[in-house]
Amino acid sequence: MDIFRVLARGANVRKNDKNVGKNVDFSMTNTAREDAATSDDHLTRELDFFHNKRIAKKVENSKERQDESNNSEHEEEEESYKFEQPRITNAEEAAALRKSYKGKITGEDVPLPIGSFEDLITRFSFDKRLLSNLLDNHFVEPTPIQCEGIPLALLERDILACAPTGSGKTLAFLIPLVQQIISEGKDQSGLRGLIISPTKELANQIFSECMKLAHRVYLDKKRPLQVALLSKSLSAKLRNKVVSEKKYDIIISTPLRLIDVVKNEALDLSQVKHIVFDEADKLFDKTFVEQTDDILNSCNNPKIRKSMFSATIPSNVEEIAESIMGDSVRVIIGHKEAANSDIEQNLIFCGNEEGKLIAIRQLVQEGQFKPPVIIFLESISRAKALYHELMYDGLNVDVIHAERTQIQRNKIIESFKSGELWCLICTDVLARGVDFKGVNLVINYDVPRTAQAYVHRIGRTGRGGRAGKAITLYSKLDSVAIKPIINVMKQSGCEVAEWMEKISKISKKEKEMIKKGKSVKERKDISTVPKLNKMKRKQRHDMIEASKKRRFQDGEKSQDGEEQTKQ
Ligand SMILES: Nc1ncnc2c1ncn2[C@@H]1O[C@H](COP(=O)(O)OP(=O)(O)OP(=O)(O)O)[C@@H](O)[C@H]1O
Repeated sequence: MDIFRVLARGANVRKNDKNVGKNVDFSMTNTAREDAATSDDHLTRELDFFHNKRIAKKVENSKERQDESNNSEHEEEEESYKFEQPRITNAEEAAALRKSYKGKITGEDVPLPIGSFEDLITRFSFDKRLLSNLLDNHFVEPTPIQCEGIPLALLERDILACAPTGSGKTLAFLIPLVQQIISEGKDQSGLRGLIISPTKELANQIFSECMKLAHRVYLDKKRPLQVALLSKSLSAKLRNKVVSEKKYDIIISTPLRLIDVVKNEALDLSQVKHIVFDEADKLFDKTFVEQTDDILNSCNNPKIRKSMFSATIPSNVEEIAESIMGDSVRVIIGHKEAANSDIEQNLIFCGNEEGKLIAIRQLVQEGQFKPPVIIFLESISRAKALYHELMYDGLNVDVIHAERTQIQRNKIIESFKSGELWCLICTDVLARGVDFKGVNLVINYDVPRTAQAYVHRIGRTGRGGRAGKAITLYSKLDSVAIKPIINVMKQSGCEVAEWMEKISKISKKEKEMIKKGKSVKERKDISTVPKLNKMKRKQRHDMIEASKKRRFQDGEKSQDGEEQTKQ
């Protein structure tokens, strides 16, 4: 039971780190980055998207440059950068680069990719302040999707891009967007860049990334680049005309919130020149398609450039993309149906529901439950039930689902990022896009309903070139739903035992039911504890809570008493 005690302690491995409490990057602090350089030695060039060894060196160089030019004027700072020659200058070099990262690029008149961020200076008169922001944030070399996506967007092309989870798609659309706003900035004002994301958490994260790039970027001598997250309070301010809609150059929003302000005529989208759909397949599925369509209709600038990004692009989304984009380029990095190759994928057959809880406890006891861990479940009630089970076990866990308030959700995410919280239980609300860099293990307590959901869920680990592990628990009930997962595993190059492959094929009817979100059979409740024991546990829990409340109230009363006597 030792590991239980360790996990339950909730100690923070990084308590002494001055960064704790901020948005700490588990994997990419300087020391960790150097460690990564050594531990990632086994990665081939093809898989080492983030070029860890060279990153450490380049960041050092950037630091030296910064120290030298400390307190110098902006122009002088720009001067101090000395760049290598661009590395991609012809079709042969481009073909070799694309082969190295398995990039398939289709479309008319496809431009050369960039081989380094320095390429941008020579080929696109890239803003040097923006480049220096990239380097200062340790973004030293472009990832494959950035090599392809950035030049395409800068050349005003529509893009449909599919690249693995955690491979840097966010910067692939943010870098050119910020650059384009800078280039247009002197002559234009008002909202020109719009980024749509399916969840608030992801919108928040994109906003933070964008702010890193926008730091000290000026569109002219007096006007800084203005980026906004369309929060509840900003929507209210726009509606009440407390702030002018003309103030912002780039806005990041979820579909519903945006539609709300647009319908209230508090925001005009007619000047938007660049629209990005992050997690495009989600935004064009049945949950969001109507709202996404409304947004597109409101963006009536005929010269609008559209981009769609996701780690999964099913064929119906390709059709939609074709119908709404002109002269688009399709960028696929790696295998379209596969998961990120840095993730070790495993399946554990648990027999029945009780078996799943036993499997989790076994993982803990065997030392395989290495935090930070994320556990995904299919519904709010099941996520709550597992949370209570693991909390009673004394694990350092918390839970996020749609019924938790935004403040609670943000707080939990922060404590998970800072290392205070070790195990996060959640529904699919966190399955897409959210960048927890150091997650060691993702557990699918319930089998995801589609191959796409699986790819995104397990993609919360193995990010930024780091290794990760995913375990999917399944019972007899899941023998049908597990088939698409096995296919993804095979496409990703994972070994799948022969007996697993023999699992029955899915009938059309069952496929439809899974798609519609209906379980083929009802699941049993989550618990290994007999009902009577559970009742006793609950009584004990309620008694402790009541006594805590009494003590708190008594404390308040005596404090009141003290106050009164003081007065
Ligand atoms: N060029 C780069 N060099 C180093 N790190 C990078 C680079 N580009 C992105 N990153 C980092 O890699 C991590 C993953 O990037 P990002 O969140 O954009 O992935 P993604 O492809 O959008 O994943 P998902 O499909 O899950 O949304 C982030 O922490 C990001 O800061």
